[in-house]
Amino acid sequence: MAQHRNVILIGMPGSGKSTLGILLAKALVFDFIDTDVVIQTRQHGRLIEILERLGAEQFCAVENQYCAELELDQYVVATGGSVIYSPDAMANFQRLGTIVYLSIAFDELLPRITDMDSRGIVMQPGQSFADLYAERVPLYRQFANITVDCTGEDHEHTVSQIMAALNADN
Ligand SMILES: Nc1ncnc2c1ncn2[C@@H]1O[C@H](COP(=O)(O)OP(=O)(O)O)[C@@H](O)[C@H]1O
Ligand SMILES: O=C(O)C1=C[C@@H](OP(=O)(O)O)[C@@H](O)[C@H](O)C1
Ligand SMILES: [Mg+2]
Repeated sequence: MAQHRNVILIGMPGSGKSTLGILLAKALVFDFIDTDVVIQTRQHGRLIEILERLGAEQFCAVENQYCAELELDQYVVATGGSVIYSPDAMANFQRLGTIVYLSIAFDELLPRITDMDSRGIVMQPGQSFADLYAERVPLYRQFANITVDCTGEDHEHTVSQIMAALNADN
Protein backbone atom coordinates (compact mmCIF):
# COMPACT_ATOMS: atom_id res chain seq x y z
CA MET A 1 0.00 0.00 0.00
CA ALA A 2 1.04 3.60 -0.46
CA GLN A 3 2.77 5.51 2.30
CA HIS A 4 -0.26 7.13 3.95
CA ARG A 5 -2.23 3.93 4.15
CA ASN A 6 -5.66 5.36 3.48
CA VAL A 7 -8.11 3.36 1.36
CA ILE A 8 -10.30 5.38 -0.99
CA LEU A 9 -13.41 3.76 -2.45
CA ILE A 10 -14.61 4.92 -5.87
CA GLY A 11 -17.43 3.63 -8.06
CA MET A 12 -20.91 4.19 -9.41
CA PRO A 13 -23.70 5.41 -7.11
CA GLY A 14 -25.21 2.30 -5.54
CA SER A 15 -22.04 0.23 -5.83
CA GLY A 16 -21.77 0.09 -2.02
CA LYS A 17 -19.06 2.63 -1.13
CA SER A 18 -20.90 4.11 1.88
CA THR A 19 -22.42 0.93 3.33
CA LEU A 20 -19.39 -1.27 2.73
CA GLY A 21 -16.86 1.41 3.68
CA ILE A 22 -17.66 1.31 7.39
CA LEU A 23 -17.30 -2.50 7.41
CA LEU A 24 -13.94 -2.21 5.67
CA ALA A 25 -12.83 0.40 8.23
CA LYS A 26 -13.72 -1.99 11.06
CA ALA A 27 -11.82 -4.83 9.39
CA LEU A 28 -8.73 -2.65 8.87
CA VAL A 29 -9.02 -0.91 12.27
CA PHE A 30 -9.12 2.39 10.37
CA ASP A 31 -11.32 5.44 10.83
CA PHE A 32 -14.10 6.15 8.29
CA ILE A 33 -15.19 9.25 6.38
CA ASP A 34 -17.89 9.67 3.73
CA THR A 35 -17.17 12.71 1.55
CA ASP A 36 -20.91 13.12 0.87
CA VAL A 37 -21.34 13.74 4.60
CA VAL A 38 -18.51 16.30 4.50
CA ILE A 39 -20.29 18.13 1.66
CA GLN A 40 -23.61 18.00 3.52
CA THR A 41 -22.27 19.42 6.80
CA ARG A 42 -20.15 22.12 5.11
CA GLN A 43 -23.00 23.13 2.79
CA HIS A 44 -25.71 22.78 5.46
CA GLY A 45 -28.23 20.60 3.67
CA ARG A 46 -29.06 17.27 2.09
CA LEU A 47 -27.07 16.28 -0.97
CA ILE A 48 -30.04 16.47 -3.33
CA GLU A 49 -30.82 20.02 -2.12
CA ILE A 50 -27.18 21.08 -2.55
CA LEU A 51 -27.06 19.57 -6.05
CA GLU A 52 -30.29 21.36 -7.02
CA ARG A 53 -29.14 24.65 -5.51
CA LEU A 54 -25.64 24.67 -7.02
CA GLY A 55 -26.21 22.79 -10.27
CA ALA A 56 -23.96 19.97 -11.47
CA GLU A 57 -20.94 22.07 -12.40
CA GLN A 58 -20.76 24.02 -9.13
CA PHE A 59 -21.51 20.86 -7.11
CA CYS A 60 -18.47 19.22 -8.74
CA ALA A 61 -16.37 22.30 -7.94
CA VAL A 62 -17.37 22.07 -4.26
CA GLU A 63 -16.73 18.31 -4.21
CA ASN A 64 -13.36 18.91 -5.86
CA GLN A 65 -12.35 21.54 -3.30
CA TYR A 66 -13.46 19.64 -0.18
CA CYS A 67 -11.87 16.37 -1.30
CA ALA A 68 -8.66 18.13 -2.36
CA GLU A 69 -8.39 19.66 1.14
CA LEU A 70 -8.64 16.34 3.00
CA GLU A 71 -5.61 15.41 5.04
CA LEU A 72 -6.10 11.91 6.43
CA ASP A 73 -4.14 9.01 7.85
CA GLN A 74 -5.53 5.50 8.36
CA TYR A 75 -8.98 6.24 7.01
CA VAL A 76 -11.34 4.43 4.69
CA VAL A 77 -12.86 7.13 2.47
CA ALA A 78 -16.25 6.58 0.81
CA THR A 79 -16.37 9.09 -2.06
CA GLY A 80 -19.36 10.27 -4.09
CA GLY A 81 -19.70 8.65 -7.50
CA SER A 82 -19.04 11.92 -9.33
CA VAL A 83 -15.62 12.55 -7.75
CA ILE A 84 -13.79 11.15 -10.79
CA TYR A 85 -14.70 14.39 -12.63
CA SER A 86 -12.63 16.35 -10.08
CA PRO A 87 -8.91 16.44 -10.92
CA ASP A 88 -7.64 18.09 -7.70
CA ALA A 89 -9.67 15.68 -5.58
CA MET A 90 -8.33 12.65 -7.45
CA ALA A 91 -4.75 13.94 -7.26
CA ASN A 92 -5.17 14.27 -3.49
CA PHE A 93 -6.58 10.75 -3.20
CA GLN A 94 -3.68 9.39 -5.26
CA ARG A 95 -1.34 11.08 -2.79
CA LEU A 96 -3.25 9.87 0.27
CA GLY A 97 -3.37 6.17 -0.44
CA THR A 98 -4.77 3.26 -2.37
CA ILE A 99 -7.77 3.82 -4.62
CA VAL A 100 -10.15 0.86 -4.79
CA TYR A 101 -12.80 0.73 -7.53
CA LEU A 102 -15.97 -1.17 -6.64
CA SER A 103 -16.89 -2.48 -10.07
CA ILE A 104 -20.40 -3.79 -10.62
CA ALA A 105 -22.41 -5.00 -13.61
CA PHE A 106 -24.94 -2.47 -14.90
CA ASP A 107 -27.85 -4.91 -14.61
CA GLU A 108 -27.24 -5.35 -10.90
CA LEU A 109 -26.79 -1.64 -10.30
CA LEU A 110 -29.92 -0.38 -12.03
CA PRO A 111 -32.50 -1.87 -9.59
CA ARG A 112 -30.61 -0.25 -6.67
CA ILE A 113 -31.05 3.23 -8.17
CA THR A 114 -34.81 3.30 -7.68
CA ASP A 115 -34.64 6.82 -6.24
CA MET A 116 -32.61 8.48 -9.03
CA ASP A 117 -34.42 11.82 -8.67
CA SER A 118 -34.39 12.00 -4.86
CA ARG A 119 -30.79 10.79 -4.31
CA GLY A 120 -29.16 13.21 -6.75
CA ILE A 121 -26.74 12.11 -9.44
CA VAL A 122 -24.47 14.36 -11.51
CA MET A 123 -25.84 13.84 -15.04
CA GLN A 124 -26.17 15.94 -18.16
CA PRO A 125 -29.70 16.76 -19.36
CA GLY A 126 -30.99 13.90 -21.52
CA GLN A 127 -28.29 11.52 -20.35
CA SER A 128 -29.55 8.07 -19.33
CA PHE A 129 -28.14 6.02 -16.47
CA ALA A 130 -26.73 3.62 -19.09
CA ASP A 131 -24.94 6.55 -20.80
CA LEU A 132 -23.57 7.63 -17.45
CA TYR A 133 -22.31 4.12 -16.68
CA ALA A 134 -20.55 3.92 -20.06
CA GLU A 135 -19.00 7.36 -19.55
CA ARG A 136 -17.76 6.71 -16.03
CA VAL A 137 -16.46 3.13 -16.07
CA PRO A 138 -13.28 4.07 -18.02
CA LEU A 139 -12.63 6.91 -15.54
CA TYR A 140 -13.00 4.66 -12.49
CA ARG A 141 -10.68 2.14 -14.15
CA GLN A 142 -8.18 4.86 -14.97
CA PHE A 143 -7.86 5.98 -11.34
CA ALA A 144 -8.04 2.55 -9.65
CA ASN A 145 -5.02 0.98 -8.01
CA ILE A 146 -7.18 -2.04 -7.23
CA THR A 147 -10.45 -3.11 -8.88
CA VAL A 148 -12.82 -5.43 -7.03
CA ASP A 149 -15.80 -6.91 -8.86
CA CYS A 150 -18.80 -6.73 -6.49
CA THR A 151 -21.27 -8.25 -8.94
CA GLY A 152 -23.37 -10.88 -7.16
CA GLU A 153 -21.44 -10.46 -3.90
CA ASP A 154 -22.50 -9.40 -0.42
CA HIS A 155 -20.56 -6.82 1.61
CA GLU A 156 -18.69 -9.41 3.70
CA HIS A 157 -17.30 -11.13 0.61
CA THR A 158 -16.28 -7.85 -1.01
CA VAL A 159 -14.59 -6.66 2.19
CA SER A 160 -12.49 -9.85 2.32
CA GLN A 161 -11.63 -9.44 -1.38
CA ILE A 162 -10.42 -5.90 -0.71
CA MET A 163 -8.42 -7.02 2.36
CA ALA A 164 -6.71 -9.73 0.30
CA ALA A 165 -5.91 -7.30 -2.52
CA LEU A 166 -4.50 -4.73 -0.06
CA ASN A 167 -2.32 -7.38 1.60
CA ALA A 168 -1.02 -8.50 -1.79
CA ASP A 169 -0.24 -4.84 -2.58
CA ASN A 170 1.83 -4.34 0.59
N1 LIG B 1 -23.40 -5.92 -2.26
C1 LIG B 1 -24.62 -5.41 -2.06
N2 LIG B 1 -25.67 -6.22 -2.00
C2 LIG B 1 -26.91 -5.74 -1.80
N3 LIG B 1 -27.21 -4.42 -1.68
C3 LIG B 1 -26.21 -3.56 -1.76
C4 LIG B 1 -24.86 -3.98 -1.96
N4 LIG B 1 -24.07 -2.87 -2.01
C5 LIG B 1 -24.90 -1.81 -1.84
N5 LIG B 1 -26.17 -2.23 -1.69
C6 LIG B 1 -27.33 -1.37 -1.47
O1 LIG B 1 -27.32 -0.36 -2.47
C7 LIG B 1 -27.71 0.88 -1.89
C8 LIG B 1 -26.65 1.91 -2.13
O2 LIG B 1 -25.48 1.56 -1.40
P1 LIG B 1 -24.46 2.67 -0.94
O3 LIG B 1 -23.48 2.04 -0.01
O4 LIG B 1 -25.17 3.89 -0.48
O5 LIG B 1 -23.73 2.94 -2.33
P2 LIG B 1 -22.84 4.18 -2.75
O6 LIG B 1 -22.31 4.85 -1.52
O7 LIG B 1 -21.75 3.54 -3.58
O8 LIG B 1 -23.74 5.05 -3.56
C9 LIG B 1 -27.96 0.61 -0.41
O9 LIG B 1 -29.35 0.39 -0.23
C10 LIG B 1 -27.19 -0.63 -0.16
O10 LIG B 1 -27.72 -1.40 0.92
O1 LIG C 1 -22.53 9.73 -8.70
C1 LIG C 1 -22.98 10.88 -8.48
O2 LIG C 1 -23.18 11.69 -9.40
C2 LIG C 1 -23.29 11.26 -7.08
C3 LIG C 1 -23.23 10.29 -6.11
C4 LIG C 1 -23.57 10.54 -4.72
O3 LIG C 1 -22.81 9.68 -3.86
P1 LIG C 1 -22.86 8.08 -3.91
O4 LIG C 1 -21.95 7.61 -5.00
O5 LIG C 1 -22.36 7.68 -2.55
O6 LIG C 1 -24.28 7.66 -4.13
C5 LIG C 1 -23.37 11.98 -4.34
O7 LIG C 1 -22.01 12.31 -4.25
C6 LIG C 1 -23.99 12.92 -5.30
O8 LIG C 1 -25.37 12.85 -5.09
C7 LIG C 1 -23.60 12.67 -6.76
MG1 LIG D 1 -22.33 6.85 -0.84
